[in-house]
Amino acid sequence: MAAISRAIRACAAAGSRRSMASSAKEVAAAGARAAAAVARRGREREEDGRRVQWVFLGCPGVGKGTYASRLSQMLRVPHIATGDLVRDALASPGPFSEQLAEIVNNGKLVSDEIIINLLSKRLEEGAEKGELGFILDGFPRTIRQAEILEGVTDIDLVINLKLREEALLAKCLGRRMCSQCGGNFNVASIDMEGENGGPRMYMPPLLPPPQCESKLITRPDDTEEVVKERLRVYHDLCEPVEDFYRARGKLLEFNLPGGIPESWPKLLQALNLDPGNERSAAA
Ligand SMILES: Nc1ncnc2c1ncn2[C@@H]1O[C@H](COP(=O)(O)OP(=O)(O)O)[C@@H](O)[C@H]1O
Repeated sequence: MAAISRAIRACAAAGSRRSMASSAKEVAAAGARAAAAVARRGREREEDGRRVQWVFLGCPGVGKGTYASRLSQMLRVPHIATGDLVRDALASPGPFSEQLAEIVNNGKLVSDEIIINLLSKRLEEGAEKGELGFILDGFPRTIRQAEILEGVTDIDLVINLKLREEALLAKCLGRRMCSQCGGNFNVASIDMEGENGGPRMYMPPLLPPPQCESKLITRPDDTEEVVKERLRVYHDLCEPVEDFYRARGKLLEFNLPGGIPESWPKLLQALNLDPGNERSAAA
């Protein structure tokens, strides 16, 4: 991991660029192939001591953090969310955090250089603690970030979570965090007619326990105006990253069918993961 973080910094400095091919066809088949290959490689890696190196993509509010964090516990790898690294940097007062706040609170992306520095530092700290593998959440978000990552390490699988846009906005606006325990909750109750005759989508709220109720805070970038800007930025800058990995046969598209109880077992199935592993991880 230390080698990866050093290489990420070096590549970023060199400003590496490579061309990108995209193919919109056979998405489902490619996703299934990617998942099968991952299951096979996963078994080989466990034997040689290397754990998964996965990436989560998806619009703001889709639930990347929720599913990435559950999978990281199950697969015994760190869940590294670049949004969390940015929020940690924002929490230390000074000119750097003021500059970051201006960008983040307007729904823009921070520069590739800044994010790569934050990520490299996090990977170095992990290497010192002996961490193996990772699930990245919120990185890469630009083609340049994807190229830099590709230049320094192998990504096994990229999971692209998808949800209808109305649900994304409602989920971002309903997001709450407990300022004391750091727990994440969502007060939105989503119940939408199915699209094109499809099934109804129901996502119940994830309410806080009574001791957290009076300590809930909302992210300053979760206002309607800023969420709409973040969605626009996602479509412009981050969607090409989906094409980047699709062209490499690494993208697994997953349409969330509803809330966590409904979606989690289906995600495990799509990933060829045995729910029994979750129980043994929890134990
Ligand atoms: N890989 C990245 N590149 C640039 N900016 C990033 C990256 N990851 C996080 N950020 C910044 O941190 C903010 C919060 O990120 P995150 O918590 O992942 O938000 P979201 O809920 O929009 O997925 C982003 O809006 C962006 O300003």
